[in-house]
Order: sequence, then structure tokens, then C-alpha cells
Amino acid sequence: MPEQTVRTPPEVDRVAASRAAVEARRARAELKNRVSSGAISALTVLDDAFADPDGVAGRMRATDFLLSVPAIGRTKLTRILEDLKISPAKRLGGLGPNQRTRLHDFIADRESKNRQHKRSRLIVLAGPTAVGKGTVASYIRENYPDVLLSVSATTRKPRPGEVEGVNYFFVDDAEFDRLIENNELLEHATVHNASRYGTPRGPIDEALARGDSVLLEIDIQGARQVRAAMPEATLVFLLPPSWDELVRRLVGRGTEDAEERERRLETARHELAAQDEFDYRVVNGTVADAAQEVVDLIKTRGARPRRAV
Ligand SMILES: Nc1nc2c(ncn2[C@@H]2O[C@H](COP(=O)(O)OP(=O)(O)O)[C@@H](O)[C@H]2O)c(=O)[nH]1
Ligand SMILES: Nc1ncnc2c1ncn2[C@@H]1O[C@H](COP(=O)(O)OP(=O)(O)O)[C@@H](O)[C@H]1O
Repeated sequence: MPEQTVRTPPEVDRVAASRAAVEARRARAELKNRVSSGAISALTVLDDAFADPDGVAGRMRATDFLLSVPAIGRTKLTRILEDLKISPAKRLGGLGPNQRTRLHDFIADRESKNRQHKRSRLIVLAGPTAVGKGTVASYIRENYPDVLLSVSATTRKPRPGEVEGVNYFFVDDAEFDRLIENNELLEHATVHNASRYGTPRGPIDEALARGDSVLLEIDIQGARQVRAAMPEATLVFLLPPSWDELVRRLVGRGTEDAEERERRLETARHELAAQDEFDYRVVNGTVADAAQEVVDLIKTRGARPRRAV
């Protein structure tokens, strides 16, 4: 029989205590990871800590807690602790009432700003036919690589030079139906009474989860659906400098015959009437200026909607 280690009671207590300490450290590390990955809100952790000072959250040090909050590093930490009048070694459960209030307000304010900040990350660019939506969107894709341009699915046939997966995902009617049935489109519409167009939901959800900005260049029916599905989206309406210039651009593009142009201009009159539903209006005078204005709106995170013109 193997020789057994006989432990005296105090030693048994010590082993158990050290196991418990290791387990508690592991639980605190796990909680820190969940806060830093955004899986759990820092405010929830704080509420838990104050409700149960001896629990996992309550035993967490103020320093470790703050460092797990996204975008707080060592440099900011020192200033924040000073402002909140909390000593670095303090555990959350051991904070006094005033310290609790200050820390709670600080985190609540931060989380509320972050929510606003996320709100303007999804930007919808819409406007009447031939105003230059496609041109401005392409300019943004080429010159502002940190803005992701959503690639729509469409049943229309590719034009010469258009690339699958860059300009559109070209699909047939059956595939478009399948995308709708599987709830894979954030919005979809039949545009100009012709082809169907839709925004794939997956890449947008992934980009927003990463914290990236996404631009959708879609028609007005689509913009309304996005607003209903994601009220936090920012809607931008692109305007022509004048009606005559809009007609010039439509004719100049040369992609529609006279009858189709008339039909589109008739639609454009209705579309222009929808501009007040949008958060911002941007005049497409020059492509570079309009693109810059749209990108500035993406970067003005959390700003309250204002009229650009
Ligand atoms: N609702 C919606 N409209 C889209 C989508 N993708 C493109 N559109 C719109 O469909 C219209 C036709 O686009 P396109 O076929 O490229 O032709 P264009 O009119 O010559 O630019 C434009 O008004 C686009 O804004 C989409 O995913 N959803
Ligand atoms: N700022 C601008 N100034 C002059 N022409 C423009 C401008 N923006 C776009 N265009 C031209 O107007 C036409 C329509 O633009 P397009 O991007 O196809 O419009 P939309 O996608 O809104 O239908 C194109 O020939 C394009 O080159």
C-alpha cells in the first residue's frame, strides 16, 4: 500500500485556504476578462461588488477593476484613482459610501458615452437617382479605408467592369428569396421597379461588434427599413446642388434611355420630398467635399443630429 501523507488539521486548513485563494484569483481574472471583452458591463460588476463585498466582484481591487474597463490604461488609471480619491490597493467591496458613489457615477457616465459613441457607427447614405451616391461611396472606399462599405446583394446583372463581391454580390431570384427567408438581409427593396437589392446583415453585425464604422449606400425605402431595425443608425441624405444639375448628371451618366430617365426623375421628385426624414443633409457639390462631410459625420460620434445644410 502506498504510504499516505497524513496532514495535521492546521495543514489541511492551509491547503484548503490556498486552493480557495487560487480559485478566487481565477474567478476574478475571469471576471476581468469578461469586462474587458465587453461580455459584461463594468457597471453590473460594480453593483455586484457593492451588494456582496465578499463575493468575486467585491474582492476585486479597484486597480484591477479599472484596468479591465476598455480604454483605461496605466497612465489614465493613476489620474482616475486620484480624482475618485480611491487608493489603488482598495478592494471594491471595501470602498466607503462616497467612493462608491464617485466610482459608480464615473463608470455610468463612461458607459453612457460609449453607447452614444457606438450609435453613429452605422451610416446610411441615400438620395435621389444620379445625385452621386455611388460616386461618393466609391471615393470613400478608396480614400478612407477605415470605413467599411457594405456590399449589397442584387438580382441585377453585372455591368462591364463590375466585380463580384466588390460592387455587389450578384445573385438570382431564388438565392435572393433564400437570403430573405433565412433573415440574412438587414433590409431589401425593389429599386426603380426593376431589380431587388438587399444589405447582408452578417458583415455589418461583425463590423459593429469590432467597433468599426460601416457605410450603407442604399435607396430611400432601404434607409427607412434600417431606421426601423436599428434606430441608432445615422441617416444622411445626399442632395444635388440644383434640380438642373441632377438632370445633367442623370443624362451625363448615359446609362438610361430617355423614357427610363423620365421615370427616374419622377421618382426623384418623390425622393427629394423625403429628405426631412433624415438626420443630415449633405450637398454633393464636389465629390471630395461631400465624401469628407460624410466621413466627418461618421467620426462625430455621439453628436446630436444637426442639419448639415
Ligand atoms: N434598398 C437598397 N437599395 C440599394 C442597395 N444597394 C444599392 N441600392 C440602391 O439601388 C439603386 C440602384 O443602384 P445601381 O444598380 O448601382 O444603379 P445606379 O442607379 O446606376 O447607381 C441605387 O439607388 C442604390 O442606392 C441595397 O442593398 N438596398
Ligand atoms: N460631385 C459631382 N459633380 C459632378 N458629377 C458628379 C458628381 N458626383 C457624381 N457625378 C456624376 O453624376 C452621375 C451620377 O452619379 P452616380 O454615382 O452614378 O449616382 P447615384 O449612385 O446616386 O445614382 C455620374 O455620371 C457621376 O460621374
